[in-house]
Amino acid sequence: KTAAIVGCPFRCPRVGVDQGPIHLVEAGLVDQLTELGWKVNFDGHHQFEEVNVAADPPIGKLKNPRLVSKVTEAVAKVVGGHAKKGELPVTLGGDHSLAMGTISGTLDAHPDACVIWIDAHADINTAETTDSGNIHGMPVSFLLGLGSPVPEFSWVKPALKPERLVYIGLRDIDAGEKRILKENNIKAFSMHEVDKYGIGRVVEMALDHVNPKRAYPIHLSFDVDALDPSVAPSTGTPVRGGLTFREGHYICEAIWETGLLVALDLMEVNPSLADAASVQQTVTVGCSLVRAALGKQLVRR
Ligand SMILES: CN[C@](CCCC[B-](O)(O)O)(CCN1CCCCC1)C(=O)O
Ligand SMILES: [Mn+2]
Ligand SMILES: [Mn+2]
Ligand SMILES: [Mn+2]
Repeated sequence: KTAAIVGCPFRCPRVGVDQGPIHLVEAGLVDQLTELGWKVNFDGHHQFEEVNVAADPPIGKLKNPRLVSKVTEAVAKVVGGHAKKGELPVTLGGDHSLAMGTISGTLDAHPDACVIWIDAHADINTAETTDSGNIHGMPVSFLLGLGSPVPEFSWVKPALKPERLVYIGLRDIDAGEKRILKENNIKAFSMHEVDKYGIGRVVEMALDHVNPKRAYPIHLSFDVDALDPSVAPSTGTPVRGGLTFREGHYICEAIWETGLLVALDLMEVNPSLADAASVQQTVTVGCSLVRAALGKQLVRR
């Protein structure tokens, strides 16, 4: 089995190179996965500086729309390419807007895939509902084809169905997003449910919802801000009251245990925001989550 590491050092807002993916690889992720028995392809980090867009003024409230569109479209092609070769793309971010690309790529190769989105946020704002204009708060709406079309993102096919999406870890949702979740009957397990039922039951209910017969491939999109800031401090939009280290790992282990994982995103590791120790902690936790999703903890499957 081959894992393809797709490094995407891309940050938004304050667009620039986000060193998170570079730190994750430098922390030894390639060797760590090799030790797990994976053949690892890593063709270097995708340089986004060369994705130059002359001028990129906001479109409505959307910030850096042309750059984000070009970068995410490139990521869709890369992830889809790896998936079609039967490899497991492990995308390291970098901004969660990148999931527009990774999930488009996955759905191109696995049209029946379901998406398990681990995040403090729903990332489902449309161009109309966003208050920040930061596209990392919007990827899911594009993937579902919600809201009025934005021409710059016409490449994004609405290939994701609401019943194939489930959230775990939500605790900071905008008013517009609450409406969208309700109107589209999207299943979401917030931190309230995690407390109420425990992570084991929540993962089981989440899988029963999107993958009742365990027949669909799974794309796991893990935003490290789903974890409590005490566990993963170096991230762009931290929110208190998050998942513990073990709850985060349990999710990854349980999804690996299904044998259905076809793609993983490890997003929003942003080392420019904290002191060295906090950065190191966040990077270490990120690498550990990737190992857990790729089979480390389990004695056998
Ligand atoms: C909740 N929505 C936010 C955050 C999106 C986080 C993206 B992620 O990838 O890290 O999950 C916040 C919107 N505003 C809420 C009110 C205060 C200012 C931010 C947005 O910018 O849309
Ligand atoms: Mn971000
Ligand atoms: Mn996110
Ligand atoms: Mn988030």
